[in-house]
Amino acid sequence: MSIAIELTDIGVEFPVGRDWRGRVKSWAHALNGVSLRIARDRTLGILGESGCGKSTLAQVMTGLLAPSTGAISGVSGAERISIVLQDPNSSLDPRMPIWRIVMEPVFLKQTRTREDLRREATALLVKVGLRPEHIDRYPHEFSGGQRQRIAIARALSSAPEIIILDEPTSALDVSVQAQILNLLRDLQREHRLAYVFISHNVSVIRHFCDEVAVMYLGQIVEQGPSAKVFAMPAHPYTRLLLDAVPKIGRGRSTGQLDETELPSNRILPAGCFFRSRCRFAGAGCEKPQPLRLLEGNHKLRCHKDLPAEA
Ligand SMILES: Nc1ncnc2c1ncn2[C@@H]1O[C@H](COP(=O)(O)OP(=O)(O)OP(=O)(O)O)[C@@H](O)[C@H]1O
Repeated sequence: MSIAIELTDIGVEFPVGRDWRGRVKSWAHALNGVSLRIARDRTLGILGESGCGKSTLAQVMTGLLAPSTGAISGVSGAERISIVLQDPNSSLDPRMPIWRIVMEPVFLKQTRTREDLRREATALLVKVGLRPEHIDRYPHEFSGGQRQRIAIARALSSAPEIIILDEPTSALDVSVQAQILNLLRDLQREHRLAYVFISHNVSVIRHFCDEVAVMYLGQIVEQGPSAKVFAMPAHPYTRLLLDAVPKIGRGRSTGQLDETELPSNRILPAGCFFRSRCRFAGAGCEKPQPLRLLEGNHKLRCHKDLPAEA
């Protein structure tokens, strides 16, 4: 398996507030010891509640943000890693024609003529299911789904190895979501892309990703092949997340997640970060929990073996 990017023990801290001398009052610990490997042709899903550090992780991978600690190896730099964001309305410049938007990532670096760039933009638009005559139109002339196709064409223009998909379908209608996911799958096969799929939508991650990493308070608490993690979630937090998804035929969900319960990341809890919300918390949880390996590349940050249907 060819590894596209590897993150080792990444930490990110943001300064929050300063006193009259300019000294930082406190730090927000957005990522805490995150280690990940992403292979070509594969999709890694990053799942977690708002504020768990998903977007910070994306920024670190694209090189927009330098981590406070840890190391990144493999491909790096904006040319090899592209990003597609949630909201195609705000991510496309309304004053630019489509061909210029699509070629934006390579526009200033190119020695090619304008006609070459327009020809390439046309090929990319056709690849994502739009038509050649669309190149001279403007973003407002397209639907939400079409705009997301334009954003995907733009992400492809630098011939990346990795595309980070940050909630790429959350702003779209359900029927359009499926079309965009199918398009992404086809493009992955054709270009041997590695995807990092960031979402808090459990069912999209479950159906689209080969692997999943579940994040809580800037830490990976469970990671492994999607089929395994979703069939046998081992961390109490993963179980809570999955329980919060309404299940057809099983009435209302039982484990509604209340984001207000998320502890502050300014003063990290001692021991297991999830302890304050965990109904299984007890002896041993006051110690920091390392990620331990279960069967089949399934990793868990909890010292307990929960009963299967707890
Ligand atoms: N520039 C910043 N300054 C201070 N704190 C920040 C900054 N950027 C992010 N944070 C904090 O880091 C944590 C992680 O933020 P991040 O945006 O990565 O979460 P997220 O999981 O992507 O959330 P969402 O799903 O809402 O986008 C949050 O507590 C956030 O408040």
